Amino acid sequence: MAGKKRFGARLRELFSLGGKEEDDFYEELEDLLIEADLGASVTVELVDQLRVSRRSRDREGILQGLRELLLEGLAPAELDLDPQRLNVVLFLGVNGVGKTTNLAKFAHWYQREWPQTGMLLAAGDTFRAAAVEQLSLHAERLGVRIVRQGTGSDAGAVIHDAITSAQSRGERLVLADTAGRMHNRADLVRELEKIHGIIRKLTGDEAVYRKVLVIDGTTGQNALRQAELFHEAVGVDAVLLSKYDSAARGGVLVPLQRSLGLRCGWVGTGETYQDLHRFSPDAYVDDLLAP
Ligand SMILES: Nc1nc2c(ncn2[C@@H]2O[C@H](COP(=O)(O)OP(=O)(O)OP(=O)(O)O)[C@@H](O)[C@H]2O)c(=O)[nH]1
Repeated sequence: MAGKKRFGARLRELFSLGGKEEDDFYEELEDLLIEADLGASVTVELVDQLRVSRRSRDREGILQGLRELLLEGLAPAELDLDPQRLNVVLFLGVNGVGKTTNLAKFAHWYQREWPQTGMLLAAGDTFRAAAVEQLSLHAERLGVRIVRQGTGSDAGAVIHDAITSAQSRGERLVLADTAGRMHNRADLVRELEKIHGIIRKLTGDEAVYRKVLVIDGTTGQNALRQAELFHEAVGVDAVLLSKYDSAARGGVLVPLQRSLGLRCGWVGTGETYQDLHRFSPDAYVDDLLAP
C-alpha cells in the first residue's frame, strides 16, 4: 500500500514546509489530489469547497475539512437483493480486473448470507478461452451449479439458459460472468446490450436484476473511462474495487461517485474467498489520508 500512503505522506510534507502563500499551497494540494487519482474536475471542486469551508489553515483543520469533503461523496452501494425472489447479478469489467475471482468470492459470501438458497453461476465470458474453465473450477470448489458452454459460444444463450434453469429449480441467485474484451469496443457494447435485453425480458418485474462493475484498484484514471463505457452501455448499480491489497492508488472511487454517481459496495483484498469486504467510506478515507 506504499502508493496509497504516499498521498497522505506528501500531504503532510506540504504542511510541514510552512511559509507558503495560500494560492501556492492550494495549487500544490490540487496536484497531490490529481496524482492520487481524484481527477481534475473533482479536485478543483474539492479544493474550492475546502477554501470556502476551511475552519483554519492549520494542518488539522485542513485535514479534517478534506476528510469531511471526501466522505460527503462516499456512501456504500446497496444492491437490495431479495432472498424471496430470483436475483440476477451481472459482473462487468474489462479483462484482468478480477471479475471471475470476485464473482466467486461473492458466491462464497452469499453461501454464508443465504445458506438455504440455491445459487447458480453462469459462464458468460465465452470470449476468453480460460474464463469458462476458471469459473468451473470455482463452481466445483464452492459446490455450486454452473451453466456453461464452450469458448466462442453465444454468451446471451448461456445466460438465458442459466436464468430459465434457475427459475425452474427455484434457485434465488444467478451470478453471471461476462467478457471484458471483444474484438472492439462496439462488439463489447453490442454483446452487453444483448445480454441486458435477454435478462430484462426473462426477469421482468419478478426478479431483482443488478449489475456490478469490477474496477481494478491499481488502474487509476483509466478506471473512470471504463466505468463510463459500461455505465452508458447497460447501467451500473454498484462498483466492486478489486486488488485493494496491492492498490498503488485507489483514489478513483471519489470521482466515480462524484462524476458518475457510482457507489462502491465491496472491496477485494486478495485472491481467496475470504478476501471480500463491504466498502467502508470511513476506513477508505482514513487509508487515503494516512501518512
Ligand atoms: N491481489 C489481488 N489479486 C486479485 C484480486 N482479485 C483478483 N485478483 C487476481 O487478479 C487476476 C485476474 O483475475 P480474474 O478474476 O481472472 O480477472 P477477470 O477480470 O475475470 O479476467 P478475465 O477472465 O480475463 O476477464 C488473478 O490472478 C486474480 O487472482 C484481489 O482483490 N487482490
